[in-house]
Amino acid sequence: MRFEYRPYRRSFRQPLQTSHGLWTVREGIILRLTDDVGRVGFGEIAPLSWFGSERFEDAIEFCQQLPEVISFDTIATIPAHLSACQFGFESAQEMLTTDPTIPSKLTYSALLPTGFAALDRWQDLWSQGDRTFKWKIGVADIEDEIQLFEQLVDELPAKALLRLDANAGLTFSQAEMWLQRCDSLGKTDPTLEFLEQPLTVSQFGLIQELSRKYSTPLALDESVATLDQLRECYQKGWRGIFVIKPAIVGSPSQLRKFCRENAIDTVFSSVFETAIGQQAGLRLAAELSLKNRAVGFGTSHWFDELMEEGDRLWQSL
Ligand SMILES: O=C(O)CCC(=O)c1ccccc1C(=O)O
Ligand SMILES: [Mg+2]
Repeated sequence: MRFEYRPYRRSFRQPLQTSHGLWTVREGIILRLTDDVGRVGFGEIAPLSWFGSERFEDAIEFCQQLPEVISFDTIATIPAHLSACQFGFESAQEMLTTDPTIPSKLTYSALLPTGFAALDRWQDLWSQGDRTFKWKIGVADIEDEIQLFEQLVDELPAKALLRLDANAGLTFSQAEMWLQRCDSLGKTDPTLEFLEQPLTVSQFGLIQELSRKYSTPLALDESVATLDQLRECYQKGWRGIFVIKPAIVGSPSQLRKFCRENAIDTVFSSVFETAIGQQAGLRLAAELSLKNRAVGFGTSHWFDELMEEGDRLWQSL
């Protein structure tokens, strides 16, 4: 197959604030494979090094050292530490050989702005059809955040679902404060779906302790950024929710195998890749989401835009 690649760099209209800091620019690489009969497959490498994948520079270096003609074997032997490269190449290869449309059974989770702005935003999203919302915590003062949270839960209609994402930004005692609040809500209000990654990756044992002590479901995200980490957390006994970011987790075929063998409870989520990476990620989500939890890939009204040809994006780079 002929192999070509083009790097891209896009500024967010609205930088993303997480407990890891402010994220302003998304850099990645679009891949194009062309086989002997002229079939074309696009793929995307969208690394997120602060989350546990290789760096953008590592991915560029890997692409640079490849020849202009590569084989399926080249792709099958990309090492695990280049997990975003594994995803990009393997999804391009899949697009060469399979139907790239996304099954439309998915529901989408909408990301609320951090802080007070969430209270101003959810109504618009609700009226556009979104029913699952995600709100980042661990960003501001905890007392203020918990107060806003209670207001938000109060305001949201009974049919809404809310996810909290701490991005590993809480201390153990802060996590306990949050979970006490969440648990006491839970008895009267089914709105809270889960709390995501309360503590850091190295605090796995403490997260497990929290999951035993509180009834609010917990989800691992940073802890399971790559397939190796996913396997390790499963082996250590995690049976809560696993957030899967397909663009950085690694090889799609290995991911399929793991999810099917172990029937894990997954939430698929984007790393703000372009339409090309999203298409491949959403196909995996549709295949592998056992409980049909909403996917964290922006809102459903981006869908049509997503289905445009990869060609257009390629031409624009
Ligand atoms: O998961 C979602 O619903 C939206 C995506 C999201 O929150 C996210 C996007 C990029 C990097 C990290 C994260 C995260 O879940 O922590
Ligand atoms: Mg997260």
